Amino acid sequence: MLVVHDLCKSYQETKVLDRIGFSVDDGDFFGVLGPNGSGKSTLLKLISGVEKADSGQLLLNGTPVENYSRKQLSRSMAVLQQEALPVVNFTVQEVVEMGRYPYQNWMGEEKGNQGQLVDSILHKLDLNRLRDRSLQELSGGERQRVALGKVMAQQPRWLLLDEPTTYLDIGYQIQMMDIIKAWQKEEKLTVIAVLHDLNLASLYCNRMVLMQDGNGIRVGAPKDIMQSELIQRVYGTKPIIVEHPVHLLPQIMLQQGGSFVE
Ligand SMILES: Nc1ncnc2c1ncn2[C@@H]1O[C@H](COP(=O)(O)OP(=O)(O)OP(=O)(O)O)[C@@H](O)[C@H]1O
Repeated sequence: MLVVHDLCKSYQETKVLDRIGFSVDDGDFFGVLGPNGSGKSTLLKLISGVEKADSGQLLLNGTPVENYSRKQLSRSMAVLQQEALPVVNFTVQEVVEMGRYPYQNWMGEEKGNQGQLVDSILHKLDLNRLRDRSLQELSGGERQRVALGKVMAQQPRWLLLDEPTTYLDIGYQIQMMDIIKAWQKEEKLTVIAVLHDLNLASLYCNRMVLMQDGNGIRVGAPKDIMQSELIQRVYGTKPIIVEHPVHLLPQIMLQQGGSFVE
């Protein structure tokens, strides 16, 4: 379980996180939503231990995140960013193998058979035919799948996603989210995902926090967050909320001229 309690973070004079608090249960697919600049990525940086909070608490299974060593954290937590991989001259297989780094000794050796794990990941992500290709010869969508393969090889308990579908077309977006959801179920992972697409968040997250100016102004299930007045207050545009005919979850429809609707 992750407990975020009264967390504050400022850069210079600007308060970016202002006493935000919520908790994430084991096995949650937890969404972090909010407009540009509301503090989502900063929150993720604090949770992953990349940056330190000014005050407040971040407890991972009852222990403050800062008490975990880098290696401990990278064994239990993986982060997938928007543009997760630079275009470098490594092959797909080599990059996925890099996910094993937290398990290797200083000679780069590891007990057990990592080859089997890497094979199964390449197969699961349909990357087998690309395994010897350089990252430089892949499309953005393919590179994003390789990045996911690398974090899968890390075998984390916690997966932090920062806008993982931003540069993907709708087909790849759903494929990416479906693979993550299936992996989450199979391995009982806990996922915390920053998502701009509220409809995608509603389909995949069981709980979410809606952020505004560094505050978590509401925490709840999709039906608690996807409310027209609330969305208008936070994003400045009034959407129409409808029920998804298949999944029976709230979906938003944007309106032309929606920023003028009272
Ligand atoms: N290293 C930094 N130094 C100074 N200000 C920063 C730094 N990182 C973030 N900020 C500021 O903190 C605020 C929150 O940024 P953050 O990236 O967390 O927002 P976000 O909700 O993820 O935004 P977006 O949706 O646009 O990615 C912004 O105003 C940003 O300019």
